[in-house]
Amino acid sequence: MRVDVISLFPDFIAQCAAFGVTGRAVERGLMSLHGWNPRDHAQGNYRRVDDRPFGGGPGMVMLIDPLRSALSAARAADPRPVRTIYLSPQGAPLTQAKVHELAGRERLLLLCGRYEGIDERLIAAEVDEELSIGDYVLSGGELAAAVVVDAVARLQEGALNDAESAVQDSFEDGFLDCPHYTRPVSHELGSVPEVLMSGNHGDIARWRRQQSLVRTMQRRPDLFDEHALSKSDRKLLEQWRADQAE
Ligand SMILES: Nc1nonc1C(=O)NCC1CCCCC1
Repeated sequence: MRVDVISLFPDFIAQCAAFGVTGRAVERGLMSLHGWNPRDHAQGNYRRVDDRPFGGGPGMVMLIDPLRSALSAARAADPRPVRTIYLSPQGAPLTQAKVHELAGRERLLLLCGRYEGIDERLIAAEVDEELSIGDYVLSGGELAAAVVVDAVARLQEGALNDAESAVQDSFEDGFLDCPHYTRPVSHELGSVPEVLMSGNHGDIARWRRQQSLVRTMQRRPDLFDEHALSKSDRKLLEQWRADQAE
């Protein structure tokens, strides 16, 4: 997969992706990252990339043409079809389902805004979809782009080793992850749940599923309500409720 990033700080994403799974995905040639700085496409002595907002108000707005020229250069760098994504709080929420969809593409073009944002005419003309990583405002789209790169990289075939890919990630099946424990068995902070020491893989799987269900029900009722529970899931929850009542 090729990922092009339009940013005033093009090295930002490369640095974020230089470690761990994303670094390995790049090393293994599973993903390539290319940064494009709109300032390199800005005209005039001052190479302006922003200007004051029409209608007044604080801050600056990123100009159309430097961004448009950088987008055009990035698209022309590879013949394959590309999806252009603008990261902003105004976008659709990024979900694991969306990450899976993006991970299956040959190319992504991530547009990172700064200041108060970018001229709306550029979004309308050049952006395929706007995505948000959460309901808060960052100082720029680069961290959000790094999140997309990380989430997509780990889904590239060969990015995760066997142990990692065995991990049942949160949200992969729409439920939160179960708790995890490692040595020592006993610690001043508490002991490891006995079922995990039982060697009974069926019991362990049921306990982990029950924990995922309960955590999701307690912490993210919005997610929990999205899913019709299987018969076995309902039984696990009933058992948990009965245990709580004891
Ligand atoms: N939240 C977010 N999800 O994706 N991006 C986000 C963000 O907060 N981005 C910063 C803003 C800052 C002004 C310009 C446009 C981007």
